[in-house]
Amino acid sequence: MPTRAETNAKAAQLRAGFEAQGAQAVEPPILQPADTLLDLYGEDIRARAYVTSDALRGEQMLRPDFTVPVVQMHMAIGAEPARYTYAGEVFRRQENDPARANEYVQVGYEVFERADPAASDAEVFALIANALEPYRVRAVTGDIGVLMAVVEGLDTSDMRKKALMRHIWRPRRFRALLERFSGGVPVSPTREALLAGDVDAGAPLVGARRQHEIDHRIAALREDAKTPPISQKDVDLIEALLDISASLPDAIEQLHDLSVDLPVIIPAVAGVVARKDALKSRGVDVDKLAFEGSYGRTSMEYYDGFVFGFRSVDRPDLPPLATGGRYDALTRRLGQGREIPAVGGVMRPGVMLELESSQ
Ligand SMILES: N[C@@H](Cc1c[nH]c[nH+]1)C(=O)O
Repeated sequence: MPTRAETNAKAAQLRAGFEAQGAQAVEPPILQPADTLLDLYGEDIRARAYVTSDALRGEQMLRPDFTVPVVQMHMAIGAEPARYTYAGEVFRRQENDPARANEYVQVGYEVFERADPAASDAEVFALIANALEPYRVRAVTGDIGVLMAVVEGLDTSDMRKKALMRHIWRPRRFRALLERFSGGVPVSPTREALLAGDVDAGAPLVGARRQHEIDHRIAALREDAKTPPISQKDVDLIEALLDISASLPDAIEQLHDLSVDLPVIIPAVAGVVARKDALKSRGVDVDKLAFEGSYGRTSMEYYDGFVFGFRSVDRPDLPPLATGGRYDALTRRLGQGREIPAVGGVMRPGVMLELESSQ
């Protein structure tokens, strides 16, 4: 294991590399306001953040990442376009594996730029790929935007779309919901009775929900029961999209095939094509670059476009050396009326050093 001093030295060197590319170094505070920011990360990080309270400032958390505070800072004061870099610790509770670090150093690069999103995606990816040149890595890419476009374009109720959208980040739950909404799962006798109005009005209230919340939920379930099922054809198309795992050019071909039946994905697929061209002009070997339809669905919930990660080929047991993605909607949520396309990524100098010592 590298020492803290070694990791910090490596981090400083990587950050200097990003500064040399024109990024401005920023140092967001370690303590961040939890009550306003924590929701932006989604369920997984929310459960893993170290939260504490402060009599003057309210709920505070040890920063679980830099992207959210950097976006917040940029939306408040930043000139456009902007590039930022940072190095420092992030903190996340580990629930299952005590061997995994609950604090580690990240070095990141974030681009806020309207002009050409595909070029910005490629810039972030290529800079990180260059910094990882000394290691044997395998990169995987994906695009959450394609999946979101499918869900948004589904021929079903808003309630179902919202539920699916919320569960994009929980692949198993997503599949189960899809199956239910397409009528693939028989309605249980208790649910049947509930929908038929067969509710014991005298039953005592147990649990945290109040009567009006229960009534509201039952009304929503009844409304939902009247919604026609999502067609099996749409379900199959979504599954085909999620199952894509190929080189980027082959994946694009499959996406084009799918867009014949799923025209809602045409703009998002055009974005994947533009990104491939931009990556190519940055010198990335796109023919060997992997693309997975489901990639990025277990990470930060603010991603809504390009997603990527780099892992060691020889040490798949180690955490990824780098991860990142596009988060346009996050700038809107923190922008108080303003928004700007944005993309970034982080590297983990600690993991890089660990690899160096085992190479
Ligand atoms: N903040 C992300 C990485 C990232 C930076 N920019 C975009 N994504 C993380 O900690 O996983």
